[in-house]
Amino acid sequence: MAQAIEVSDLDIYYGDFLAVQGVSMAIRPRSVTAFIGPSGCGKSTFLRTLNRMHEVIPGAKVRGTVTIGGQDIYASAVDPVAVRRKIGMVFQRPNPFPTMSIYDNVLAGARLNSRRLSRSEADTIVERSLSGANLWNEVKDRLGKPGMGLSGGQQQRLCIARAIAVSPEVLLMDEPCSALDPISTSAIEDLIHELKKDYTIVIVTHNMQQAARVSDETGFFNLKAAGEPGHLVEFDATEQMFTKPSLPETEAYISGRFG
Ligand SMILES: Nc1ncnc2c1ncn2[C@@H]1O[C@H](COP(=O)(O)OP(=O)(O)OP(=O)(O)O)[C@@H](O)[C@H]1O
Repeated sequence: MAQAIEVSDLDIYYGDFLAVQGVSMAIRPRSVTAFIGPSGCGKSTFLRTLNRMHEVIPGAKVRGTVTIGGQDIYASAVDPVAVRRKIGMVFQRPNPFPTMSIYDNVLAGARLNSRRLSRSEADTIVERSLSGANLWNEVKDRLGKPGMGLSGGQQQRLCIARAIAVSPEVLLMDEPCSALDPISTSAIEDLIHELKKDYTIVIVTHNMQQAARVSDETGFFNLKAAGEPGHLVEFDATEQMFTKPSLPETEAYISGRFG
């Protein structure tokens, strides 16, 4: 079930290096939120704190709170592995498991999460997830073939199918289209639009037109100066951000005057 995300005064560290400072925001369930900003301002770092992937890096830590569906995901009793399983993530480069078939790729996460699936349960999840990722018709006759045999755009949709196969509460996407051609990009953007009926989606993108096309809300991150931590400058409805942002700093970035 799609869940709301609340972030309160989050500081994000790599060892002693404060990479991102003081982020607070509220993300609505069943919406698409885009993060934009210049390279190095911490968009990807912040995204990875929303499913505790950040802590996979030795010495990495956060201060502040992140709640998903009202639950503090950093509470001491919470297992980070369980958080990562509930919150799907799609990366810049499609990363199907190279030795697995299309069918097994879709089920990879679902098999980790549940007791042994029966063949009919597995078939149902595979068809539902591939249909949800708009890939079913293209692959239904070759489910036993390797996932790596698909085109780049199809592989990325396969990775989205794998992410939604576990019925995640939130779907995080880190520049999911940056390795794709315009037609595949458009297919993924259409898919994001469809998926927000069921999921809370957060996407990092370098492409401001893409943020404007796919998102309901946009967060603009920036650095005060080189070596300073990144911070959230402005967070608002996407239409507002791209037509009448509140701050001159956002206006300058959106209109291409810097960044
Ligand atoms: N594994 C890491 N170890 C140490 N510092 C890191 C690590 N990953 C990122 N950083 C630093 O954290 C800061 C934010 O980086 P991040 O990649 O989150 O920015 P970004 O806005 O996503 O950039 P880009 O748009 O180029 O992907 C940068 O100063 C970066 O050098």
